[in-house]
Amino acid sequence: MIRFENVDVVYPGGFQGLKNVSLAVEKGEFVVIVGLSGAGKSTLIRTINGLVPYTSGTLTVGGDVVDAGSRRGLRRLRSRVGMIFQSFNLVTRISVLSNVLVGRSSQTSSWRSLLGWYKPQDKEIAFRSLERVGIVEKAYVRASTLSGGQQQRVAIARVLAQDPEVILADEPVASLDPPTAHKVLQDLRRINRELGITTIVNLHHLDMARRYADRVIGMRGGEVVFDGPVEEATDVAIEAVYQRSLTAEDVVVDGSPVESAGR
Ligand SMILES: Nc1ncnc2c1ncn2[C@@H]1O[C@H](COP(=O)(O)OP(=O)(O)OP(=O)(O)O)[C@@H](O)[C@H]1O
Repeated sequence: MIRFENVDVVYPGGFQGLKNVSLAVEKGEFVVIVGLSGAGKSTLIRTINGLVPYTSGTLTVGGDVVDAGSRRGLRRLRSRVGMIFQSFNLVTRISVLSNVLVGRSSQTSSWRSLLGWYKPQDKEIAFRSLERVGIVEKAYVRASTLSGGQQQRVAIARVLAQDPEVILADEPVASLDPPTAHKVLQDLRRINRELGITTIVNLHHLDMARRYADRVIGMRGGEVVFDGPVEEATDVAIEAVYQRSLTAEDVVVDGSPVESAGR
């Protein structure tokens, strides 16, 4: 589904954000990227939907070469690749439903999107997406009135409404308290399993990474320095990624019991 071949990212100031990254993510995988701050996790995720242009190598999504210079190519790519951010990125002064309908805009003519005239089937898809994340009863509520966890669920519903092949989530739970963070990750994991959507998530906390990932990618200094099944992401392996001993802060988020991820 996603293939990096010797991909480099050099930022305009000359800083090298990715160094010779080669990896493949297969359809339906749930991959978590870990690494210290500045390791290149966001850069890696953002090259996949063309938010950060890569400067050499080849990157393909579903067989198509990612070309951040092609507006048409980017539009097509972004209709297939949904993105979830730490800060939710909702339009908070409009309703939850209107936010989710934004996910339909790539399939809707621009005048309809502009006027908010969505087809009944688009509304149906939006409601179904809200049902999947368990907040359909909030459809007509202003997004600003929701809690952080609920807002992130709306952001997930918006991505689902676009019917993506890939979901990228850049620190999706960093602004949430630990129990809410687990609920949002459980949603992402369940959706991955139910719909087979390839999912790549950046996470800070190791226990969350280990609880939800099928596969862990470890980054340091713009390079992939660990790539393996979650069972191999032991403390020793992650200490090698971080190049220091693990601290309680790296591992433990909270002591409260959480529902099993069902793996
Ligand atoms: N637009 C930019 N221009 C120049 N350098 C950048 C730019 N964006 C990121 N960088 C640099 O690239 C490196 C990797 O950043 P990135 O955001 O990918 O790291 P990260 O692992 O996601 O970190 P964090 O967990 O703190 O978000 C950092 O040193 C950062 O300062």
